[in-house]
Amino acid sequence: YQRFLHPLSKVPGPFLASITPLWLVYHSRALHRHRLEIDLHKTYGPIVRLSPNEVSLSDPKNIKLVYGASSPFVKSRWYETIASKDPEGMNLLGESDMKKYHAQRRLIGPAFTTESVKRREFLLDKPMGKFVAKMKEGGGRPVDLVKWMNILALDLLTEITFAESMDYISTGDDRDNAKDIDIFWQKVQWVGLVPDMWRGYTWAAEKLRNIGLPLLSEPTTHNLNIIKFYIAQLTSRAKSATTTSATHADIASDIARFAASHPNFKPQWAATTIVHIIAAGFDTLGMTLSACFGHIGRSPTSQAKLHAELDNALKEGQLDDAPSYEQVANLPYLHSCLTEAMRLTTVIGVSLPRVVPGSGAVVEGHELPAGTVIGANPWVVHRDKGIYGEDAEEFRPERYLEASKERRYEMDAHSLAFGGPSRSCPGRYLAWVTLTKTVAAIFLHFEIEVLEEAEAKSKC
Ligand code: HEM
Repeated sequence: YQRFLHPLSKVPGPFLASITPLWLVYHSRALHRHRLEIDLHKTYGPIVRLSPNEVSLSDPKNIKLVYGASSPFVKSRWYETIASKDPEGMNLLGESDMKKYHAQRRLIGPAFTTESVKRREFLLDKPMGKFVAKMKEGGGRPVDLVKWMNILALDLLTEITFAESMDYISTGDDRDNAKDIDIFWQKVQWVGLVPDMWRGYTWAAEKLRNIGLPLLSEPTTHNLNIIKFYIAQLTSRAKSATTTSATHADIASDIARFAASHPNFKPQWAATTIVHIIAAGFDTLGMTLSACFGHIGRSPTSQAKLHAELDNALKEGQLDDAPSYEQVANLPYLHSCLTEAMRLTTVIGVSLPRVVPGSGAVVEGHELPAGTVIGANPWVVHRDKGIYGEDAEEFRPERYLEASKERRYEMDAHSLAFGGPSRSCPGRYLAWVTLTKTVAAIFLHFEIEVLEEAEAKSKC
């Protein structure tokens, strides 16, 4: 039935994909969906059947339909594993009820606006300064960039949240946070493809736990070492009313103020919002920083142009040693480098799955019934030659500077680097300010040479 009679039977794709979701589970576990989906679209065209009930799209023109600001395509059951089990709970990433989602997002949104990030931006300078000093201590010896970018991301995010951090930079040891969050996201990536099997699994896990046999593990961020620090901070804040100008500016204080002033802000939402910052922000920021340094480090021409732009601004007295966001906000080459790195190495390496709504949809000439899971993989869309040019596979920041206004608009409008408009990343501005300041500060002090490349793994 799945192969010959199913409504998706005419959608092209590999044979195994049409008969079992386990085919996609296998590839998701192998963490290479970003490469797999690029190859599938090269072989089968703009629409590919990824699983009996799931299709992937490659043409950027479909972005608006599936991810547009008022698109009725909601998140699929793939997100169920990370959705809150408490009906009164909050988990923006996993929430599929859009009414609940908008209400919750409105409540925490003010903590992440442009103005509020600018107000607390100074908190990033301490970890940044420590990081530069630590790298200088190394005297130019090779470092593991991926490891250090995760450490830097953790200290930066924790500092801006609590005006304090675990100071992993000093020890150079992240206490397994990066390893543990990788395990968490890897599991989420495949478990969400088989939601009914997952329900059976969690049922069995609970029964086994109840008789003292915790044999099955569930994806959770609770084991992260950094979460213990977060919980300790939240607990001590709840007990003490003392604030300093730094703690007054941090994210935790803002959230506490919203909680106190909005009667519909449930007490448990404060902790969840804060935990979101690490769960959704830490490895995304770490990986994006690694991608920026990796791409620029491998391109001597780009690195020379970036150094020239920064040196020039320094000579003109427009930059401090630890630049503020305002000082680097208008450096065009720096911005193009970041945008280009995020285009080619997007943190999300899987199709962002949504559900075809009530009336069904006709896409790429195929009638897709309501309930079909549909999505586009940023790694595929971001390599579209019609939008990004014939050299779309190459790292070439100049493409944004050379583009006409209309072409530049097209490039930006089709970017999924921070998700689609209907569910875009609420931490986007915080992430962008942090990335811009960090990349500028590091290139002001160092030249980077890539000695050995780490292979990208598909993440979700
Ligand atoms: C460079 C860093 C970051 C990148 C590249 C990034 C990227 C993304 C992307 C692509 C999505 C959409 C996921 C989807 O549709 O399933 C997303 C959603 C989200 N991000 Fe970020 N993110 C970053 C940093 C952060 C930070 C610092 C926070 C913390 C506040 C954060 C919080 C979230 C949340 C809560 C969502 C869910 C929103 C929703 O489902 O509507 N992210 N992010």
